[in-house]
Amino acid sequence: MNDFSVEADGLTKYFGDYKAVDQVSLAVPTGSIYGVLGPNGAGKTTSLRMTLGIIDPDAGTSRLLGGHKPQSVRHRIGYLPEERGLYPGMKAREAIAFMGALRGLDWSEGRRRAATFMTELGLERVIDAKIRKMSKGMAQMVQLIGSIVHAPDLIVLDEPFSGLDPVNQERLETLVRREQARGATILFSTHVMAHAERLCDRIAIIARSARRFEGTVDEARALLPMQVRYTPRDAGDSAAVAATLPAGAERRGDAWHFAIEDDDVEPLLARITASGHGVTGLSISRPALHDAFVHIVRQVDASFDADAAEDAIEEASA
Ligand SMILES: Nc1ncnc2c1ncn2[C@@H]1O[C@H](COP(=O)(O)OP(=O)(O)OP(=O)(O)O)[C@@H](O)[C@H]1O
Repeated sequence: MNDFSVEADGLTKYFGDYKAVDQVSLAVPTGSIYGVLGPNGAGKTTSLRMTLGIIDPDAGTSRLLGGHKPQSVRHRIGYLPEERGLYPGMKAREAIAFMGALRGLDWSEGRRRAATFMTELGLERVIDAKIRKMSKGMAQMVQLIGSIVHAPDLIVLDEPFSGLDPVNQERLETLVRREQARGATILFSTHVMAHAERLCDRIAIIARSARRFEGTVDEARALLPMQVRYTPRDAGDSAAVAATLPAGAERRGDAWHFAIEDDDVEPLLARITASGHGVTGLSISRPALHDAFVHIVRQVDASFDADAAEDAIEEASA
């Protein structure tokens, strides 16, 4: 078995003069859930399409499941594209079996698996409903099941959570975990951090066409200092409390908010205890993936803005 189910190296794509993807590499460990995260327009969809061989890169290569060409392993891949769409006249069960048949799955086996999937996910009441009568979110769930009904080794989902209500989002998380437990590798794109935080073994963050971070969710969160919320029992003398806390501590109501590095947790506790101001509330937590994501994207945006400002100054003085 290959250590990596996806090995994309230096993928680059221009649309006219615009570099939509700039040397993006993705190494997705076999059996993992891997998230490609990025703001709108970052280049996620284009990167996934090049990875799958749907569009040709201007530079770079992609190997899937150890094959030299993505096309050579297409029956072992399940893909939910950004464009959603099923035949509206089909019933859910038929639509799923049809998608499976396109990837080589026997029709009656596809119908059987469709019913099993839908029942397990609590969707049994719409097994025989026509697609045209379904809500958009429900039709998306059917398309999702259709994209994995042939039990692929590699599942690639482009923004699978967008357009789903919270109940269906949870069904999808369950589905992704079950597919991983079956042995599949899952690669999905999203700009909603909560799903990535709960699901992903590793993530890549793409912003302004290039990969800006690669690692585990915890590694991303560790890019930012810990957040502290401290409520003294004796909040009366604000200046005296502030003197025991790190510079920049900010009072909101009765609580003080500030950031500290990992090594400063114990010294902080000692200082608070010694101060005599007491404690009625104290929480020390890592920022969420959302905060790390916003931090990375803002840094990238700021460096682009700085470059643009420099270019403008150069142009003005030329
Ligand atoms: N076929 C195309 N022709 C011209 N420009 C394109 C084409 N496809 C994508 N782009 C541009 O390339 C950039 C990256 O698009 P892409 O769809 O890959 O981003 P994304 O990260 O998936 O965004 P979103 O989350 O909004 O779907 C965008 O600026 C987009 O407008």
